[in-house]
Amino acid sequence: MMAQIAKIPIIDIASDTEQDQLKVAKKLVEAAVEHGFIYIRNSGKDIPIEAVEGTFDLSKKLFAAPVAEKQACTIQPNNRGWSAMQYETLDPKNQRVGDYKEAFNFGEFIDGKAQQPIPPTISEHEGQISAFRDLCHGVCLKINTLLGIGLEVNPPSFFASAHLRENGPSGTTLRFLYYPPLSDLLPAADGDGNTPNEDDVRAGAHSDYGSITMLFRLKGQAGLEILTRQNTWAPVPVCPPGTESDPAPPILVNIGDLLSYWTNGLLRSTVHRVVFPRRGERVAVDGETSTEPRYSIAFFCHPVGTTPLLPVPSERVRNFRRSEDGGEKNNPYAERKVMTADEHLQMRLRASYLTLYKDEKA
Ligand SMILES: O=C(O)CCC(=O)C(=O)O
Ligand SMILES: [Fe+2]
Repeated sequence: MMAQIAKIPIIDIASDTEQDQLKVAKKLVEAAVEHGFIYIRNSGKDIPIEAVEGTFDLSKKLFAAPVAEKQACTIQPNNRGWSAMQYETLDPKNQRVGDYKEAFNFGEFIDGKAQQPIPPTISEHEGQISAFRDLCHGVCLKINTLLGIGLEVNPPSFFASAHLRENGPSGTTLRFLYYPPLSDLLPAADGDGNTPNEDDVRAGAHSDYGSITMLFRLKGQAGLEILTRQNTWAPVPVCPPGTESDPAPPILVNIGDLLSYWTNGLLRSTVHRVVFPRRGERVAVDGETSTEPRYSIAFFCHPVGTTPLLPVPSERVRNFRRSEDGGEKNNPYAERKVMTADEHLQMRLRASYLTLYKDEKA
């Protein structure tokens, strides 16, 4: 059966008139409520196309670096560094083995300098990575501002202010991701035992841990799926109809758990995953394949770590009854006791890195 492609609204946030801003803000909120995923058109105005391309080039270089270089930057309990193939398990309840991916997390930079070890292969470019992170941060503030306006939060700058760097450190992370092709994982002559089977995934089903995520993908590289309200998996095309002639694929933005907490579950933190091509199945999206290596870049926005996750001052949020929506099934975390943004992040990281925190006290 042909899987239904996800119907995700496409929004252009580049306009600067105030009237348009309110309209865009309302559209953004509706998309966040209905889908939890939004395509943000990328005309190159907010994030230059060359900046995206240059960052993908660095990502490819980084993952191709000698493994000893990456190992020397192994991920630490502060969530920075290199996560090796199958080290992370995003859906531990349902996965037999870890995610078939490698990842590299960049925390904050100070004056263009990383505050963590960087593989020598790319270290001369750390200023470029820092600049890309700043560009993403700018868009993150813009989207959070629009969400505050659209939800009529009092004051509307509520979400954006919570993300200002001058207000304190946060879990914000720029992440490079690499998913090897299936052909690299087929049994070696001596059988190394880590060949994926039919149910294994490139990234297990999960919702994101922060406020919003901005995802950059490359044309032609399939694999991302979202769980729809009908509980079916729907592929998310890199270039949805209408954006084919844009200079770059749209930035895929999704609502994470924190905005769901902040809004009583009104904004939807949608579950998603990355899959291998299924044997014998036709391509889900025209022009896309998942047999090749796949690269993506995610920018996970987190508010200042001490931010309490309480419903925000907004009439619409106050009036929202989660039970009417069934939203709690989609995001079980929105139900728990009040915690801070940092406590929430720690809880999620401990669940998906099965060994990283084993020597630390809970
Ligand atoms: O690589 C992708 O397309 C999605 C990755 C993802 O969902 C994540 O890292 O949270
Ligand atoms: Fe994700």
